[in-house]
Amino acid sequence: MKQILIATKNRGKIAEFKQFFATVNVEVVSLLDLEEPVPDIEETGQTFEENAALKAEEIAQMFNITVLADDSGLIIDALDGRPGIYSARYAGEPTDDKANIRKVLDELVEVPASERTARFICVLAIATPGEETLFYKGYCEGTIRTTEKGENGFGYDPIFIPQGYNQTMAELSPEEKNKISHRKNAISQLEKGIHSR
Ligand SMILES: O=P(O)(O)OP(=O)(O)OP(=O)(O)OC[C@H]1O[C@@H](n2cnc3c(O)ncnc32)[C@H](O)[C@@H]1O
Ligand SMILES: [Mg+2]
Repeated sequence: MKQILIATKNRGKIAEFKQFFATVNVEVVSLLDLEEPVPDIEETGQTFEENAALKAEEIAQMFNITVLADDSGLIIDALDGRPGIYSARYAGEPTDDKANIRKVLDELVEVPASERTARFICVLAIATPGEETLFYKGYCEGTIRTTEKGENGFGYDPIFIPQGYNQTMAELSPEEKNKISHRKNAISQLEKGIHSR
């Protein structure tokens, strides 16, 4: 079976990539599967593209193979696009999903329902040593609830209601999320060979 190394330590992402790639018979290997632990890669970029490239290129160089990386996050209009590239560490480090959610909800207390629009973004970077890195981008539009709901998924899923739904992303089954998510939409671009940069 073919394998793809994904430069992530996020268990939520890994579970989703495993589902996507199972349909094309590709086995997903992540940084959590390696015998030698890989140090955390500093995400010093100013854009999702830069951070995705940093992760993909560093691991590709390290193992001299093609590597996929995912840099993603939540963009909230009423917060001028925050948490954005800082989504993982919005409430500080180490990453704490619950604290991140609390911070976002606190910042939005006064914001009325009609102004709680947001979108998830996922930028995938594919790096191969000696070749130009390719990028694929996907979005998922929605709104931010005032309280958490649902147990599935990860990150900001319990407060994000995808457009056209009345449940949060965390109330959807993994299969349902994987049909509409930003990550799914980025993978579709990858499958179609439509790179964004
Ligand atoms: O860098 P890696 O190791 O891949 O893992 P990470 O969790 O640090 O990942 P990012 O740097 O891309 O930060 C993305 C954050 O955005 C949020 N996020 C991304 N995709 C999400 C999704 O599908 N559902 C909910 N939250 C998501 C979540 O809080 C992530 O921690
Ligand atoms: Mg990260």
